[in-house]
Amino acid sequence: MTELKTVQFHKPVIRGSIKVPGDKSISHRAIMLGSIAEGKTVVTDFLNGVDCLRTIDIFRQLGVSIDQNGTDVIIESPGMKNWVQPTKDLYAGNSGTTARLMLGILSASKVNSVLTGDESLSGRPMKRVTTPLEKMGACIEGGDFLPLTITGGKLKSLEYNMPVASAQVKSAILFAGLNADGETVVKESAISRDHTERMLKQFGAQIHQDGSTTKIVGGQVLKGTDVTVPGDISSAAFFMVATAMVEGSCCEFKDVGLNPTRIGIIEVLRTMGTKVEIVEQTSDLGEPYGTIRVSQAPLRGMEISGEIIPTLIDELPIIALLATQADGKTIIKDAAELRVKETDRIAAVTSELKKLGAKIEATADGMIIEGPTPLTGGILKSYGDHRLGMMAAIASLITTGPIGIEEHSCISISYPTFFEHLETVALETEEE
Ligand SMILES: O=C(O)C1=C[C@@H](OP(=O)(O)O)[C@@H](O)[C@H](O)C1
Ligand SMILES: C=C(OP(=O)(O)O)C(=O)O
Repeated sequence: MTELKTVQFHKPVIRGSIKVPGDKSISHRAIMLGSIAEGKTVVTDFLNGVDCLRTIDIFRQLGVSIDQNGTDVIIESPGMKNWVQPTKDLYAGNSGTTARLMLGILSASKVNSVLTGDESLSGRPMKRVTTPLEKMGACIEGGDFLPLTITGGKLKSLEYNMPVASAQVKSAILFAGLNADGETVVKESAISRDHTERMLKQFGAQIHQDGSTTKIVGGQVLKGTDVTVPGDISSAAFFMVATAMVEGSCCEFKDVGLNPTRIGIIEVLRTMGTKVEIVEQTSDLGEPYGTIRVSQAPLRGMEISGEIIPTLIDELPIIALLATQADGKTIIKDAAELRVKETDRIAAVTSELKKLGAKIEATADGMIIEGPTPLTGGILKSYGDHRLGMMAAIASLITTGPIGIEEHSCISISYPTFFEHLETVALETEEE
């Protein structure tokens, strides 16, 4: 039987303050770089979510000592040249970031390995990563999809113009370039998240960023360091949108990552009419972070396209829900990447929101949404996709009836405390 969670609120208002869990992208990279580096790395505010735990498991199999206690992680690594041969397949689960970044790391290592994933990940394209890696001399067998067999070895540098704006592809090449002969150069068509570049610097690497071009010289040995992970703006986005949609709401999000390559959601909320204030901003972690305060105000539709897309790619499902409550048309374009995420997010968001009465149509590379539309209750599929599961739960704050969420447990992939936080900030103003 499919697991089902039912969520219902009676005239809620979103109020208070939350500290969302650590950033998923940065947590993965902290484990990866702490394991590549020699010595001790202490990670604070790590995301204790299923995807990041897969990354930890993989490095343990490579002989890295990783002591994880909730959001505290201590890594003691002999450095990547001393990793041991894994005795079983390396399992990336549902995590595209784990799989794609590991392909770059493993290709340039001394170990031979087989990388596997769950059903969803095994259907996601890997050629975007294996093609440039093979140009560097990587030996990867198996085609476009997991499982892939990687024979680690010496790589040569590469100059690469990326055909898709993807931080996973860029990071895989930079990790491979860190251990290749000569200088590797990656050029992006639109700037994607730069957490790998920032954290490489934190671990002492020389890396040069100039607009959309990044250069790294191979053969650098990294030293362990301490990393504090800021809150994940992609997780905060669910409650930021909830606040923007529910009348009379005002909510604060503490210590959230404010990296310019991730904050497209703030620009979208502001353009649609929501008041968003950044209360503090500090940058002593290698990553800027601060407190965001969101206050509800009337919403209007807008076009979301072009260079902003990589800065809010994972927020588009929840932005689609927001658009159902905005006055006029919202057009989302240039987001065909959504079709190759944990599920086809264009098809999934469209079909699930339609069940609630939304006026939403799928296009080849996005969605067109007409609002404002009152939404009814219903049973929504998550498709095992955490972002779809959370979109369904947030919808329940504005629907006239209850929302049933199928396979809700996938939410623990990126936001294990999601339902606790929902209860904390969603205050009912009416008895059942
Ligand atoms: O590098 C990363 O940590 C990520 C990059 C993005 O994927 P793409 O690189 O495929 O755009 C994003 O969707 C994913 O959630 C995390
Ligand atoms: C696409 C996502 O992650 P990944 O690619 O790591 O599976 C996501 O978190 O929305």
